[in-house]
Amino acid sequence: MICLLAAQLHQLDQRSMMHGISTIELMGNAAKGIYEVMRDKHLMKRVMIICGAGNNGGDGLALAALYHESFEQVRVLYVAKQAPISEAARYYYKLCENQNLLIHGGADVVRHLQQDYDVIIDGLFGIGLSRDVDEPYASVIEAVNRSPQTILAIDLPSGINSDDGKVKGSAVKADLTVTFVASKPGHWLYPGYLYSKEVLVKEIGIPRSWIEAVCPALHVIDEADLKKLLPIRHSHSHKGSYGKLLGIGGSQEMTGAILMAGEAAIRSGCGMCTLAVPEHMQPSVPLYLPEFMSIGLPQEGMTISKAAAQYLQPRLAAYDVIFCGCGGGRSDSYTDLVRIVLDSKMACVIDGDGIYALQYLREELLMRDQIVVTPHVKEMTYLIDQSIDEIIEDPLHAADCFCERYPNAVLVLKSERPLIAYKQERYLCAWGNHALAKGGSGDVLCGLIASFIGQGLDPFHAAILGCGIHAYTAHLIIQDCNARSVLPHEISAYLKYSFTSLETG
Ligand SMILES: NC(=O)C1=CN([C@@H]2O[C@H](COP(=O)(O)OP(=O)(O)OC[C@H]3O[C@@H](n4cnc5c(N)ncnc54)[C@H](OP(=O)(O)O)[C@@H]3O)[C@@H](O)[C@H]2O)[C@@H](O)CC1
Ligand SMILES: Nc1ncnc2c1ncn2[C@@H]1O[C@H](COP(=O)(O)OP(=O)(O)O)[C@@H](O)[C@H]1O
Ligand SMILES: [K+]
Repeated sequence: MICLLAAQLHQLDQRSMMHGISTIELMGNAAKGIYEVMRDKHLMKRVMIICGAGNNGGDGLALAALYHESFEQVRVLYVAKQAPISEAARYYYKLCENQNLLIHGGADVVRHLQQDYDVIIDGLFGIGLSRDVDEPYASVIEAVNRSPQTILAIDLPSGINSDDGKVKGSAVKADLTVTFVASKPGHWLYPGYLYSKEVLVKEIGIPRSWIEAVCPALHVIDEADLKKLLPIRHSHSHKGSYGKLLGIGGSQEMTGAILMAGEAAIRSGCGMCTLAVPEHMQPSVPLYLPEFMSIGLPQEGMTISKAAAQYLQPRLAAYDVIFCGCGGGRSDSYTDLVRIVLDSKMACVIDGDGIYALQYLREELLMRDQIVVTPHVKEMTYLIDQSIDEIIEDPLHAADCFCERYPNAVLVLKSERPLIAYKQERYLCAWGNHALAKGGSGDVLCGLIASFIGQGLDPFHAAILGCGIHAYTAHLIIQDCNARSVLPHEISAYLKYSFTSLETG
């Protein structure tokens, strides 16, 4: 699903006008879209529509003017200091006035919200929000948020910035958002997604080819993407057809990470998986899963030694994909292992401690393609010159910085809304939930991405599919068990249901 910026939507609006599609017509279609959603959701009840002076309010006025007879009751609360700004909104305002549907919100606007309504429709501000919300709008928004009714936002919850999801002063907390043409980044980024909840996109008569010609600011991964990317399995195939993977990691303190990553790789369809671990860990590898093969890396005491890189280097060429970082530990010896992986030019996924090592290997990373790097926000600070707060504040900007600096690498910036970035393209995954907020979830993700590269996807599409399947599985698993209790390796065990759902759904 694509997301467009406010400026891109305004351009489409302009182009429509130049081709004789009037804003009155587009607004009428927007109203039809809202009406259809309300009918399908059984919301044809007593409805209060709050309208501002812009075209967002115009959509609300059009809904009242065109469809009021279908509802039990409709009232429009017009909250603005001036008459509607556009000719189209004025047109529907007049119709509402003629049909006695209008209430003018003055100082007592909040009182009207305390009347008996079943649904409140928020048409105060949409993509035209240009500054922080102040009075009287802030009080209206607070009153809406206090009310127990179902709240449906037109286009965007008022107060949410369309392009980045930030709250401009205060914002409506909607139960449902009906948006037009395409969704907006603000529906999906933090904190906008908490305010938008369910987002439904409606066509309003702008030709599809015009919309497809616009370069989207962001894609939100949907089921169709996963189905399209899922590697095909052939009957005329063998284990070598689906990728030979090598995982390099594990340490005395973190034995499990590399095992969980390997399990995710095998359970998502890779052909063979070998784990290179410190010698002392090698016996535990087949005990975890007998399907694993293993390499014991030379160690000194209980950690890998300087000799490990030399020992592994000539063996790398036997594999198709390497994943590393998972529980590898932070040492010069491990940095050497990451260095030989980068030097090998082989397809690879670098996670966790591997990313810690990358801060000493920035020049080598610059030279690399066929690589996916999967930092969480703290690890992202090892790769670009931004603080954790700056990265959280504007993850899209952080992703832009990464892609400028490392032009051929794929980034997976992990958070509750992971962002996948490669060159100009940005994808976001919105299915995940707090079942994944547990040490080990990132290792599962790393194994998934490596597995999909092994099965023939390029690193960028493997990252999209890996993040998508990871979060989609977390979404399915909490329908069967409580999110608190889900273990990361259980995500791997549950993959079979996700794949079946995608293959048969
Ligand atoms: N192609 C499409 O997608 C179509 C989209 N459509 C709909 O149009 C909507 C966009 O309409 P829009 O451009 O008129 O902007 P909108 O959001 O109504 O707000 C602008 C008004 O708010 C004001 N204002 C801003 N910030 C403020 C603040 N903090 N506090 C107070 N006031 C503030 C601003 O005032 P100004 O900044 O000019 O002083 C102006 O008066 C879009 O979301 C969708 O619902 C369809 O109808 C047709 C096709
Ligand atoms: N609240 C959440 N909602 C959705 N996804 C989450 C949430 N918390 C964590 N995740 C996902 O779980 C994974 C955590 O990875 P990471 O932080 O590297 O942990 P670890 O390395 O300990 O496994 C990431 O893929 C992240 O996107
Ligand atoms: K709105």
